[in-house]
Amino acid sequence: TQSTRPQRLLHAVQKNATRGDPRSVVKAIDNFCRQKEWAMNVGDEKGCILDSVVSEVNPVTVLELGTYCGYSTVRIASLLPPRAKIITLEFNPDYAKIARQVIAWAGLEDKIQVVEGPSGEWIPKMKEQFGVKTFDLVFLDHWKDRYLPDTKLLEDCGLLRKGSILLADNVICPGTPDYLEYVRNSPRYKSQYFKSHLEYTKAEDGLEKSVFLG
Ligand SMILES: Oc1cc(-c2ccc(F)cc2)cc2nccnc12
Ligand SMILES: [Mg+2]
Repeated sequence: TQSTRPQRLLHAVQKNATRGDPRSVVKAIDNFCRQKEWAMNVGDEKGCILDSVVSEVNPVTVLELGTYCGYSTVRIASLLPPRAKIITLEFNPDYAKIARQVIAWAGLEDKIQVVEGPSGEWIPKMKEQFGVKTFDLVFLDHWKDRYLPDTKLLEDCGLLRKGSILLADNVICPGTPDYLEYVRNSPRYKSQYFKSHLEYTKAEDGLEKSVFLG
């Protein structure tokens, strides 16, 4: 039976990356996506912006919405301080299965919890299920029409605190106009756009960084 793109991406990691070396896993995926097949990872260019935001925030609790194959999960987790944790939500079970193996190859299982299911159902359960109080950093990289409702849900569930950072991928391509309008016009956020390109292409895209003001 025909393999899937995530399966081929995983095989490229297992073939080209060193076990326990997260940066080699990131490199192997970027090479695969540049030389073999495009895939919807945040990629190396936007990934550098992600790295700088993570390093600046130095988060202890991170929420990622949209795991896919775990590229950004590994990228973020490799920069976290020792006790810090990242919870990553993935709706698609096939993606989650691949992501767990990519994360294991990177040796980052202890810092990462992959949770399968709809973000809209899991966000209200974060406190009771995972003992989370608030998130220091949220990386939004899932379905574009979920960015705004999930942000409002995070607010309503008290999962954001003064200074929590939201970092959103794909605000230009595919685009999240309702989310952008909200975080750029709401008095509860201070927003900043980081212009970049759609992963592995010349098309414009960017990341929106928004600080929750409480
Ligand atoms: O980074 C991304 C890119 C794209 C995407 C797909 C097809 C195109 F033509 C352009 C862009 C979709 C995404 N879905 C979820 C999370 N991240 C995504
Ligand atoms: Mg994306």
